[in-house]
Amino acid sequence: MIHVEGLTKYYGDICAVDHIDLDIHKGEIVGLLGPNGAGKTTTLRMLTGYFTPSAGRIQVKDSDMNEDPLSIKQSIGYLPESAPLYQSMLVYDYLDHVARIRGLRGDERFQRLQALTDLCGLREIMHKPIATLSKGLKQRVGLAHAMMSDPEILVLDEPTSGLDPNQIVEIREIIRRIGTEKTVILSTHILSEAEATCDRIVIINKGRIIVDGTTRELTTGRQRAGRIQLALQGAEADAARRLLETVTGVQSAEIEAGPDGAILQATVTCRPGTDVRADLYGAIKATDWVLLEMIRETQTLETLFGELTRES
Ligand SMILES: Nc1ncnc2c1ncn2[C@@H]1O[C@H](COP(=O)(O)OP(=O)(O)OP(=O)(O)O)[C@@H](O)[C@H]1O
Repeated sequence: MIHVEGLTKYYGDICAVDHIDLDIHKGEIVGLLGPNGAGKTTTLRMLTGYFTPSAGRIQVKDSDMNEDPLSIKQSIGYLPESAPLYQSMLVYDYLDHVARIRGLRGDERFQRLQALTDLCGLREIMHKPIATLSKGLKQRVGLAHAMMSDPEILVLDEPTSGLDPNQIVEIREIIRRIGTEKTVILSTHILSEAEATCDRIVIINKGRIIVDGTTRELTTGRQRAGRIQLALQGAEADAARRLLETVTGVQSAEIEAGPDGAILQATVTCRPGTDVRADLYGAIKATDWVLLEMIRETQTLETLFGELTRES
């Protein structure tokens, strides 16, 4: 449904989004998860056609953003992080105004407002001024606005930011309800939020995708970047580092001499989704070193995300 290739955005010298490739399928609820400044908002703004990428390509169904931005924009509803609403208007008047701008007339407009009232739980507040609503209720009005044209894709930037726990649960329920019929992409910097709402989680850090998997896969821990601890006898530190770093899938190797000097402790960091144990063993077997230990550390989504968040 959405195909993104090499998507890149520079603000001056700052690379906010760095060659992102992403395919989003019809009916998925995808969470773009990342610490502050990871590039989530910039990515969403490019997907919705509000920002022009510095490089890369966005295709939605059969349309290309460069060639047919209007038809893509029409198929996407977008709720930015601070949705601007006319505070002095009644909810009904505001949504009616949005419906008119979107070209809905007569019965069609009435039907659409009814449907959105039900979908977003607005019945009790339709005749209240927007300024008097809680943040959670305002967010529901914003959702109704984003859904006015009945778009196939809904993009939400930090939809639960600043809401209290009850309001968060209510918004999540509405998003899941919308997600039964639509494709939803939302950003969040809260891991539990992505786990609770999304079918798939894409973790973005420093403008790059570092993890992409279904919520089930990621929470049950199959797809992991990992670290492997090795104890080697008879190896020299530099030679060990060089050899280990030549193994496909190894990102880096750190070597520490053991207490008696004869045993080296090596910590090998692997690329996400790889299992390098067999290749490590093969490489070591070809030397005259003795492999005393090989222990795989697993890295949960929580520890991975915690590390990223601490780093930033
Ligand atoms: N208009 C801008 N001009 C210059 N730099 C910007 C601009 N907008 C964002 N950036 C920078 O680009 C990077 C990505 O920002 P972005 O807002 O996309 O991240 P984010 O993941 O949405 O963060 P947050 O959760 O804090 O909103 C950050 O380093 C940010 O400082």
